[in-house]
Amino acid sequence: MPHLIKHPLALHVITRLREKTTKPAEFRSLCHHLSMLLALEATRDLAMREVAVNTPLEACIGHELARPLVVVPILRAGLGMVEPIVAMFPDVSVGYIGLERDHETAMARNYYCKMPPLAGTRVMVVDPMLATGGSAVQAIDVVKQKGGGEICMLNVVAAPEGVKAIEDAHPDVPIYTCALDRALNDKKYILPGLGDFGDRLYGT
Ligand SMILES: O=P(O)(O)OC[C@H]1O[C@H](OP(=O)(O)OP(=O)(O)O)[C@H](O)[C@@H]1O
Ligand SMILES: O=c1cc[nH]c(=O)[nH]1
Ligand SMILES: [Mg+2]
Repeated sequence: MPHLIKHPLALHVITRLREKTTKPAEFRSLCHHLSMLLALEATRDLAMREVAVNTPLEACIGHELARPLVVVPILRAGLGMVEPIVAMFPDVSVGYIGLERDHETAMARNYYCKMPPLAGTRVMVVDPMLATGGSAVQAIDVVKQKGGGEICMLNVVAAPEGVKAIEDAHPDVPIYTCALDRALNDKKYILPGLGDFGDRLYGT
């Protein structure tokens, strides 16, 4: 089962995001807030190590992140989730994977890939929409082929079909989402969903 973000702010923000009259400027800001909530939840269990720190008053033991973090947006809509994560984790590396669904078949075509070194890292694959799961499964395949081991998936909205596709293909990958929606329509759009995320984010 996916980790569902139940924070009241997430419910409030996603309601504005669904509203069809919400314009790209507000849409981007709402996406920013939800991405922060998702990233906070998905990094709760990050490995830490102890470090010595000197306060103005005395020495004590502090903690720092023990392993490098990587965020991999699935282009293009996933780009909207990168900036808030970079703001929270300034040392994060960014890998890019370009996937675009065919409008007739809903099958995702891979058109771009550039990854930083992935061995020994925690990888957050981010894409606001998890519909059939075809894009997410393909992206996680690529991350694993390139050496990523500890992977999690962050979505703003997930459909049951997409959740099942990831759980079947990559049972080791936890899914974090702000909403578990009802179903897909015959064009493989999420219901109730929020329409085409990339188009609403970028005004296309
Ligand atoms: O789970 P799936 O059925 O694969 O659908 C989800 C994918 O569809 C959307 O991208 P799209 O292909 O529309 O590309 P875009 O982000 O460039 O608009 C979305 O951002 C996901 O990547
Ligand atoms: O509902 C959907 C499904 C795929 N991609 C989107 O942007 N929205
Ligand atoms: Mg799109």
